[in-house]
Amino acid sequence: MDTILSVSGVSKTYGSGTTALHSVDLDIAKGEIFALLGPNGAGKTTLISIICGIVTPSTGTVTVMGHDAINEFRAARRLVGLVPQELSVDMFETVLATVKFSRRLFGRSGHDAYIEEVLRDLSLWDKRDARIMELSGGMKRRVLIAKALSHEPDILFLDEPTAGVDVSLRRDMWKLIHRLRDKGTTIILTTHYIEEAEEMADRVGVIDKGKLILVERKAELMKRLGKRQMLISLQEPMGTIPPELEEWHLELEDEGKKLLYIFDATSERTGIPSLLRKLAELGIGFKDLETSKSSLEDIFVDLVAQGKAEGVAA
Ligand SMILES: Nc1ncnc2c1ncn2[C@@H]1O[C@H](COP(=O)(O)OP(=O)(O)OP(=O)(O)O)[C@@H](O)[C@H]1O
Repeated sequence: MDTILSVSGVSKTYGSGTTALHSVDLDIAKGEIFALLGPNGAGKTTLISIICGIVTPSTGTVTVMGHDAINEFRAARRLVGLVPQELSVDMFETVLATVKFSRRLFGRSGHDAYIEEVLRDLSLWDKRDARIMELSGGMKRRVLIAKALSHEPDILFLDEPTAGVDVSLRRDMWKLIHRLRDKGTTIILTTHYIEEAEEMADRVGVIDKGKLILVERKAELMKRLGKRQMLISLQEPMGTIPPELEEWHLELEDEGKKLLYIFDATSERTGIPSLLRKLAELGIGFKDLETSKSSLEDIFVDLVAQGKAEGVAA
């Protein structure tokens, strides 16, 4: 892996006593889209803020293309663009002036052709002379991205890029992020939306209560943990599950009209043929069988529940 960013043993305890991160290790590969997934308060923003040098870690190190994020703050920070959750711009300023100002903050000036390219990519070029206050919510978000890209960073962080955004705008944002990656930018995004990670990411990290409980390629994650479910629609509703069916750990759904069987599609024995034989033996008729794949959401819920059971909680 061609590592562009390395986080090693990073912990953070705020002055209030809250420990937001517990010894996080993470390497990001050049050119990947990495989604950091976690519930509210899991520590996502804290981790991003540490990487961007906004928050100082209590322990551990962060290096961006070999530059230490604390000791070589300027060199490291220059390589990173941050799109924050909240709008942080002067509402009376124009789009073009806002983006140019951000570029100058990083000691870069000129290169108007680059700024024009960024604004065109974000469909903001026609709005370059509009004041921020005149823009729609979606456009304002794109201005935040333009600002973050203004100094030509190698890595772009997006903190909840689509929070509170409607479905079509969310899809536009996904397309845009893919285009940025195709141009060579490494993308790290935080999200609550499993759908977003599922749609976009090459790799997914799951963070819960300050611990990175899993980092894995999305495809492998879904294969490894992907369970399938089979829903059996019964001819006659069932009050309770007969003890003869105990070994399949079935659940009754839809007021006893359906039986739910969760199985591992990757295992040699799914248990389906024997279950169907047993149903026939017991004279339990069914009208329909439906199988479906579990989503990343099911996996995530399982993982967080598992973490709790194993005492991952701080
Ligand atoms: N400046 C701060 N001072 C004290 N505690 C903080 C500070 N910032 C965050 N925290 C605490 O650290 C924990 C992690 O917060 P963080 O904002 O990193 O989580 P998050 O995963 O980004 O959450 P969300 O998805 O809600 O944005 C929380 O318990 C939060 O209350």
